[in-house]
Amino acid sequence: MDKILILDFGSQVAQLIARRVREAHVYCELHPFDMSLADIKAFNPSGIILSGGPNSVYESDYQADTGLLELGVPVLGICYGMQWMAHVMGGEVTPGNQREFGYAEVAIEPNRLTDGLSDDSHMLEVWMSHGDKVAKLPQGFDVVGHTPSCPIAIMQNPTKNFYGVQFHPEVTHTIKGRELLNRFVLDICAVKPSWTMPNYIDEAIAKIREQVGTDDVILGLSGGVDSSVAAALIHRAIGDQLTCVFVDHGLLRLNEGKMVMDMFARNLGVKVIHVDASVDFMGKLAGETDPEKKRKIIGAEFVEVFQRESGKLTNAKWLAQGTIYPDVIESAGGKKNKAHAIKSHHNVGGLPEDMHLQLLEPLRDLFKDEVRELGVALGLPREMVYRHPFPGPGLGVRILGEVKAEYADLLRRADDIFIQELRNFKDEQGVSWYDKTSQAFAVFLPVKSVGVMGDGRTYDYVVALRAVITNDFMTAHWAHLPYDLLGTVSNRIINEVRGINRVVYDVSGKPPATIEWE
Ligand SMILES: Nc1ncnc2c1ncn2[C@@H]1O[C@H](COP(=O)(O)OP(=O)(O)OP(=O)(O)O)[C@@H](O)[C@H]1O
Ligand SMILES: O=c1[nH]c(=O)c2[nH+]cn([C@@H]3O[C@H](COP(=O)(O)O)[C@@H](O)[C@H]3O)c2[nH]1
Ligand SMILES: NC(=O)CC[C@H](N)C(=O)O
Ligand SMILES: [Mg+2]
Repeated sequence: MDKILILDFGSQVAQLIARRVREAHVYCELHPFDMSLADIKAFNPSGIILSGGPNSVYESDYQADTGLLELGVPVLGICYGMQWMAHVMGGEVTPGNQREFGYAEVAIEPNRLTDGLSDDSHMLEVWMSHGDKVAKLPQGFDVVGHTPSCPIAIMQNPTKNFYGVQFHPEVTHTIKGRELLNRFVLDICAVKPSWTMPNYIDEAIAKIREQVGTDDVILGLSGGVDSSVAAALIHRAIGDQLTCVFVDHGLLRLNEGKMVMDMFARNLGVKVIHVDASVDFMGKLAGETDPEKKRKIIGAEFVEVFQRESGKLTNAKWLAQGTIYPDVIESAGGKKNKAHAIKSHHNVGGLPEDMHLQLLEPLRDLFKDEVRELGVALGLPREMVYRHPFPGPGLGVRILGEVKAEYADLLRRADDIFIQELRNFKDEQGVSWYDKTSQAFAVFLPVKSVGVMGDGRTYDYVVALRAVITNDFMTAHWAHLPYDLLGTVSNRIINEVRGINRVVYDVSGKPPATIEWE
């Protein structure tokens, strides 16, 4: 299979480059800039894209192996990537006298990378984010794009098929950015767009069979998108060697347990064991108020249950999980500027070292939308594949502070009302607000406020509603829900859930907030 290698110099948006390439139906992987030449050769890319990055090429140790320029494959450098090419190939990069951040218009001359992308104005509307610039071209290059403040905005060496752009084609603010990346990948690298999920199924199945052999596999099934698709895929590969374990930690949504069990019985025909571990989880969580500690307790308890259940099978050697590519990228090793640990997702990094099961993660290379596409290709029903994600720690991270059964009961009912009304309310096109939002839920705030109901004073808890719109869950906008929807939800919660007398709506984006409250 033809594939593209993306080397990440620490860009905030490197993942977007990978998204764009995948959207062109071309397989690609994102690796740290210091990937060894041997590994690059083993990867055997049809083209290489060098990302942007926060450093300056002339003073940083963020240097890739220059051997990648001798492989005879096309290279596209973006921002820092372009500057790095210029720097190591004999050109010159200097600090600009001012940072250029935001919208810019690049005047272009004929060249293979951008021909046909502009109208008669010969302008491209792009997004810039840099301080340094290429001041002198390396030998063999010419300038084919410039702005008033950036004389070398696009450089090319058509003989070697090397291109550099100072702007960021991967962000949507660069109007023809997608087309430019497609041009590089499909045209200049001449890769066939054959990366589609139906094509991928057979390959994935063969790989699972080879890995697992005749062993048994236990899979943590949450009823969420990722683990459901993983279950369907693994089941197709190894049939009855797969046993799914659905853990009820006492922090599931209303009727979730029954719904998940029914859904799987109806749609998949896989073995699912329903483990009620709520007493264990709730017991361990008692008295704990710190969000990170709560997450760690829940993560450890999950593994505890998986290990216990695997002991009941004769030949279980594997723990399968629905880990997907963003999980892997976010916890990537090799990056020198280790990203801050914002929160410990329970399934990545939260696993104990002494686990005797090996990990089987067939979705590790896929983005969420690809996972969904794969689910559809495997015949899973829409309502399963397009569910909102639900975090493994469940209501445990939506009850702020100490988790109590009493709080969980109130929250479950409030959350259920919110979700019901999101499904009821439709826009002019008939699309429900559940489908218009990417994730929505209620949060329990353990603070009391005064209210008045039926002429009586109340002194009860607060529930916050959260609804976000996002593609990748890395950044998100709060959803502009209609007031009448919010009004209906608020009325119903306060009337129907005794113990809650106030409902508020969360209008924070991510960043600066995160999607979950803990
Ligand atoms: N209640 C649960 N019982 C068993 N395994 C679980 C449970 N909750 C989470 N897991 C495991 O943890 C993994 C990560 O959870 P995560 O929420 O990221 O994915 P998901 O639930 O499969 O999909 P989604 O992102 O759509 O919710 C799951 O793929 C699953 O293997
Ligand atoms: O399986 C999970 N285990 C976790 O520990 C976890 N924490 C957050 N999430 C989900 O991740 C997405 C981003 O959430 P945050 O903005 O809150 O980090 C959102 O979709 C969250 O619901 C989790 N999923
Ligand atoms: N976004 C980037 O790649 C920036 C590259 C380099 N740090 C500059 O400021 O010019
Ligand atoms: Mg989930």
